[in-house]
Formats: sequence, structure tokens, C-alpha cells
Amino acid sequence: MNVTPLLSCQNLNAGYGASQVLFDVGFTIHAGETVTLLGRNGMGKSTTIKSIMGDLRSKSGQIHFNGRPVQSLKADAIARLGMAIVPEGRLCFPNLTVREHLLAFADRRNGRADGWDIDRIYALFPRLKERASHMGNQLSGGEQQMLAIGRALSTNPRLLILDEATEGLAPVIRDEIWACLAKLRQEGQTTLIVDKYLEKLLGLADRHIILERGRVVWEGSSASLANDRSLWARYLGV
Ligand SMILES: Nc1ncnc2c1ncn2[C@@H]1O[C@H](COP(=O)(O)OP(=O)(O)OP(=O)(O)O)[C@@H](O)[C@H]1O
Repeated sequence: MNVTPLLSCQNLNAGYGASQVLFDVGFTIHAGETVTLLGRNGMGKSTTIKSIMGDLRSKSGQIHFNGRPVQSLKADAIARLGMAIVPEGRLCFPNLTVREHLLAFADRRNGRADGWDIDRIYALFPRLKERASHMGNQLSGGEQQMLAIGRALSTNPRLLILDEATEGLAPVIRDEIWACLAKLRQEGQTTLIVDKYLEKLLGLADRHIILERGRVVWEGSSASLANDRSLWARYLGV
């Protein structure tokens, strides 16, 4: 594991207008890790992600990405440094084919041999290969979600962020998405996941961070979280 974290947040304070939502939030993610951000509704998960991605300017604190301070950069500049999000709601283009989606965003800046080219994305999601010439609006919800993940991967992100990526999907499709996340982890992709299905996440992630009213109240391994059910009841409402 690298000594310098891929992502480091320290003393992050952020909110909307006069209302402060995040209070001294701090955590790190190392290259190769799969980490979850957990907490009940309204505890600040999306706000944390917006702050990291540059969609919300934090009031104070530091965010370093790959060793570089990014808290004053705009979202597109941060994205170019290698952060990609799969947002809630998928957002596929109705008039682009699957293949066009995957090529339109592809990172051609560096032809890294281990990069996510279209063939590697098709290997991860054979369903996308079968649907290569279908338009965005001809895809099922699950296929759109796979495409949203594939499109994020096509930018070759150092950090992939999934915000409620299985929300609203049928259980069988959720399972497919989780199987894909397990493969991504095996392949060394660094990933931050926000999702509600704690039991599944225990098997998919290395570490977990729990937010309660905008503060990090617990952080630890899957084994620690699995063994302490009082945390589930106290902070996750499970
Ligand atoms: N654009 C906004 N303007 C004002 N307040 C907001 C805005 N977005 C979120 N909030 C408030 O900030 C707090 C944290 O919301 P946030 O969306 O970060 O929570 P969350 O943990 O992601 O919850 P959820 O699972 O419901 O998305 C909530 O009280 C919410 O009402």
C-alpha cells in the first residue's frame, strides 16, 4: 500500500448557505482500496462526495488527491486528475449508442496498457457488448447502470465513486452490479461506494466510514463492522 493516500480529506467543513452539513470530516483512501461511506439518510454522504468532486466548495479543510491539493479546483479539473462518478440516476444519452457512450468519454491521453478500453469494459459487462448498437433510451434500468459504470471507467479514473448505484434496481440486477464491483476490486480499481445494502457491502469493501450528522463517527474494516452489530443499530438504522 502506498504511503501517500490517493484521497485525503482533513477537517472538511461544508454546507449550503448558512446551514453547515459537514463538520471536520476527515478520512483517507489508499490506491487499490474499496471503501464505503455509510450513514442514514441526510447524514452528509452526498455532500461529502460533492465536496470531493468539486461540485460544492468546502468552507474550510483540505482535500488532497494523488498528493495534490484540490479543494479550490473546479469539478472538471478534478475529473481530469482522475476522479469519476457514477451518479444516482444514471444519466445516459437517449440518442447515443452504447458503443458511442463508451468511446465519447474514453481517456485517450495515456494509452496505459492496463487502462479501461472498450474491450475490457465489454469483458466486465458482456451485456453491454450484446447491446453495443442500442441507443441509451432502449436500455433497461440495469443496462443503463452498467453503461454509467462503463462510461466512468472509460475515463480511466484513479478513483471511481458510486453514489447509490444500485438504487431502484431489481434484486437480480443489483447482484450483477455487485459482482462487477467485486471484479473491479480484484483488478485493483480504487472505489468509493455509497449504498444502503450493508450485508453486501461487507463482502465487497475493505473499509467503511460512517457519517452521523455530518461527522465521521466510526471507521474500520469489514470484519470490525460485521462483528459490532451495535454500530448497525446506532448509526445505520439496521
Ligand atoms: N442543495 C441543498 N441545499 C440545502 N440543503 C441541502 C442540499 N442538499 C442536501 N442538503 C441537506 O444536507 C443534509 C445532508 O444531505 P446529504 O444529501 O449529504 O445526505 P446523504 O447522507 O447523502 O443522504 P441521502 O441518503 O438521503 O442522500 C440534509 O439535511 C439535507 O437536507
